[in-house]
Amino acid sequence: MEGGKSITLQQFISITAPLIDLEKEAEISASITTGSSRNLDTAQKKGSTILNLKCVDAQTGLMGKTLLEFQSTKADVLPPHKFSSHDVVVLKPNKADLGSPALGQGVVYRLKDSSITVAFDDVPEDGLNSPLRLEKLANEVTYRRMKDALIQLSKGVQKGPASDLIPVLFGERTPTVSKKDVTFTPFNKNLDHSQKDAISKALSSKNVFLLHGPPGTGKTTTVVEIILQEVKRGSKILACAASNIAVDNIVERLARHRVKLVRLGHPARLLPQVLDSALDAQVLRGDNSALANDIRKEMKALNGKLLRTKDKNTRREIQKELRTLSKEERKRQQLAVTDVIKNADVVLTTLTGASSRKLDNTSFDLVIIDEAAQALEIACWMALLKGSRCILAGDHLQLPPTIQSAEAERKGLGRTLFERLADIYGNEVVSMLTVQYRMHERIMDWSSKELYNSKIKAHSSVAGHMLLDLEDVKRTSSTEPTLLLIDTAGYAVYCCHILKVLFLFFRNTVDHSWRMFGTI
Ligand SMILES: Nc1ncnc2c1ncn2[C@@H]1O[C@H](COP(=O)(O)OP(=O)(O)OP(=O)(O)O)[C@@H](O)[C@H]1O
Repeated sequence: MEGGKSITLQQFISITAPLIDLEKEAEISASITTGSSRNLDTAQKKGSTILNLKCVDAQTGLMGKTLLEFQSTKADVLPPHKFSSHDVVVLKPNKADLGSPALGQGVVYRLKDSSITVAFDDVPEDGLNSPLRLEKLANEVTYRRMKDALIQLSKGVQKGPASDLIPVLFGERTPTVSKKDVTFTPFNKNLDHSQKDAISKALSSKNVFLLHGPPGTGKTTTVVEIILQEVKRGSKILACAASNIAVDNIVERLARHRVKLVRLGHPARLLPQVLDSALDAQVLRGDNSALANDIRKEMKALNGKLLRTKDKNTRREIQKELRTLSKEERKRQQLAVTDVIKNADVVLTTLTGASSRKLDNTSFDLVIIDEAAQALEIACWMALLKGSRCILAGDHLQLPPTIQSAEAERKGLGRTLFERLADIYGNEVVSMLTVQYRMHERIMDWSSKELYNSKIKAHSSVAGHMLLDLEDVKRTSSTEPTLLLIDTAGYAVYCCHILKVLFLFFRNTVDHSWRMFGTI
């Protein structure tokens, strides 16, 4: 970031605020129905609106959400568009003006060539039998929350859970570690030496620790062990990552242990296998939620009575009772959420989710951020402001976060907190994992030499493993070599196209068994 590595808190705030605006503008102009796309056809060509839809299926699922499936009225496949799973969208009558009110707002749950399924909180009351359109909304909430985090950060030096952490993360106070040696009995009996060493250092750290995990070295495995050890010590932990998939990855691995955890986030954005840990699922199982349900039933009956009653005084009485019940129902619902969060030892959410109002009055002993080297620093602060200690896991030598605005990127929005802290404190707070469990050593050698001072070793289980060792793989000229280098000079556009197709395919599929692919 402009201002060098030892940036002050005040410099960070004044530099970051306008960069957030630049990034927000870039995202909006790249995808959304505003400004330049004043008519519907332009909006559809831009991919931010899908016109001429019909509702072909309605189902209840995902903890009471309504899943509506839409198909085109004009063709067997949807027109080209820029919608992806997890996008926030609004449903409108097909021909309604661009600024007209929506029938409903929801989250894209499933995308196929022929249909799009959206999860709505409430079923739109009417209009579903006429032609419809979907509009993609800009992700303005994230930017608003980033701005809020900046405001809080400027106040937070004096008070708040992170008041002692902030000076350390801006180089004004040196990090401290426990004077006693920390020993622990691992839950995972397979941990290697570098993982155990990193965990000891993480447990000893009093303010900040950076877990540097090159590809396949078990960064998430180590994060999970740290969480388990911290829970054993009695800590309340907020575990986050920039992406939903990275958060779910931790939830999946933690759920195998007896840990009281809750996953915050819209159910349409979570992997099916973690839905049981979702806040909404746990709230539905709670006593307060059952009471809120009873109150809703009572309100429904009263509303029916209100419709039938002509007498003014009786109507007034019913309306008064309805107001009291509605207040009580809201209170019960909030209590149900608070109960679940209070009882959890580990709360897991995306960085944006960490600044949700549901966590307003909750503070944590430890904030852990996975994939921290792929997250904007200001996004990390949304979580960090909630705790007095932090552990960041990532690899600043791999790709930085994606920035849409070239100007914001040039001015340093993409410089991560992980990298900044590694620069300020170096080995004082960093521990690198050095055994990798993913690839043949010849594939690993290049990156190990170029990026990691040849410190990475391949574990014996993978050092010599080849495609040919897999069941059903035949010996051919392309399966025999370990590493095949193809000169793509002059084929950049072609390669980008293949990557784009692969990316869209993997991003839109709900069969998440196919959710990872790699390129070098
Ligand atoms: N000590 C270990 N012994 C055996 N296998 C391990 C060990 N640590 C990690 N693994 C395995 O290595 C693989 C990579 O682990 P993990 O996903 O934790 O790594 P990562 O560094 O987070 O990966 P990525 O490169 O995707 O960031 C997993 O299959 C995991 O089970």
